[in-house]
Amino acid sequence: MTDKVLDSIVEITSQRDSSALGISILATIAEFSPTCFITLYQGVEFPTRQLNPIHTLTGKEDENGIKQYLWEKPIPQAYKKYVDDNLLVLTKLSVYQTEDDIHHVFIPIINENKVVYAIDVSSEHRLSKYLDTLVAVAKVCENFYTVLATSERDTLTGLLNRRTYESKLTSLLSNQYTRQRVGIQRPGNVRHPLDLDYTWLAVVDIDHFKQVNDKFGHIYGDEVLLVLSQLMRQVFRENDLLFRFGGEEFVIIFEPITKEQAETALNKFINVVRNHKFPMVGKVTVSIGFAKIMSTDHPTTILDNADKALYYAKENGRDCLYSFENLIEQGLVKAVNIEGDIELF
Ligand SMILES: Nc1nc2c(ncn2[C@@H]2O[C@H](COP(=O)(O)OP(=O)(O)OP(=O)(O)O)[C@@H](O)[C@H]2O)c(=O)[nH]1
Repeated sequence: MTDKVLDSIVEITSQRDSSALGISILATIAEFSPTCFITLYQGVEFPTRQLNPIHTLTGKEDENGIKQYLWEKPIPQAYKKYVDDNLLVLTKLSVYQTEDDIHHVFIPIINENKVVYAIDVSSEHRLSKYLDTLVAVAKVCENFYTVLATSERDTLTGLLNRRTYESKLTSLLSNQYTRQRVGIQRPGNVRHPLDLDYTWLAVVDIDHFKQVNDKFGHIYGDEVLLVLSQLMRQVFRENDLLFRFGGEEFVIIFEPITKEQAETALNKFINVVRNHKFPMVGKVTVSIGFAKIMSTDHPTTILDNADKALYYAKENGRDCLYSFENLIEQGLVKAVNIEGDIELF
C-alpha cells in the first residue's frame, strides 16, 4: 500500500462519527484511483430495501497532471438504474460495466448482515489493478464502521446513545445544508426540498416509570425499555434518528417532514404504546414534547425546547403530546436561548 493510502487510513480511523466515515473513504479512493466518479450509497431497509446515493466525488487530472476533485455531481441515471435493478445481488463485491461502457467496482459495507453503505467506483479505465487496494480500504472502513456503530449504541435497546447526539445532529444539519445550498434533493424524497424548514426533535418519557420498577422490579423495567424501543423502530422511519438518552428518556430526530406529519407519527406512537400489552407490566403510557430544529440553535437549546413541551405534557395529564412552538404561541412556556460558540455548520 502506498504512503498516501496509509495516510488516508489514518484519516479514516480518526473519525468518531460513523456518518462522517463515508466522506473520508470517498476522498481516500479518489486519491489513488485513476480519473473516476465515486458514489457513496446508504442502505435503507424501510419501507422497502433501497440503496440511496448520498454523496458523489469526481476525481480528474487537469492538464498539469494535478488531481482536481468535485463533490456532489449528479449521479448518471444509468448507474443508479443498474444498482436499483440489481439490488438483490449487490450484497457482495461486484465488477461490472454499464451500458455506456463505464467500468464499475461496487463494494458493499456490511454491518449485521445489512448493506449499511456501498461504494461504487466508476471509470473509463479498467479498475482491475486497483481492486486489491479498493478491497483493503473498504475492509478497513467496514471494520471501523462496526467499532463506531457499536460505540454509538445503547447496550440495552440498541438505539443511538446520548453521547452521539451532538455529532449526529451536527452532521445531519450540515448534510442538509450542503444539499440545500447546492440544490441536491434528498434521493427518494420529493416531499420537501427545503429540508431545513422541516426538521423536528421529540423527547419521549415513560410515565410513572418509577412505579413500574418499584412494583415489578428492574428486570421487568428493563423489558419495558426494550419493548418500547422496538415499538419506536416499528412506528418511525428508517431515516429517523432514534436515541435512548438514558433512563426512561428517548429522543427522535425526524427526517424532514411537515409539522403535521411529525405530529401524526408521534400521536400514532403514543397510541401504539397505550394499546400494547407489556409483559407482566401490562399498560404503559408515554408523554412527548417536540420542537422545531432551527439550524441556528445550539443543540442544547433544541433539546431544552422539546423538554419544556415534555414537562408541560407531564404537568397536564401525561399520555399526550405537546409542541413547543404551539406552547410559545399560546404564551404557556417561555423560550430561553443558550448562547454558545458551537456553530452547527
Ligand atoms: N429498569 C430500569 N429503570 C431505570 C433505568 N434508568 C432509570 N430508571 C428508573 O426510571 C425511574 C424514573 O423515575 P422518575 O424520573 O421519578 O419519573 P417517573 O416515575 O417516570 O415519573 P414521570 O416521568 O413524572 O411520569 C427511576 O425509578 C429510575 O430508577 C434503567 O436502565 N432500567
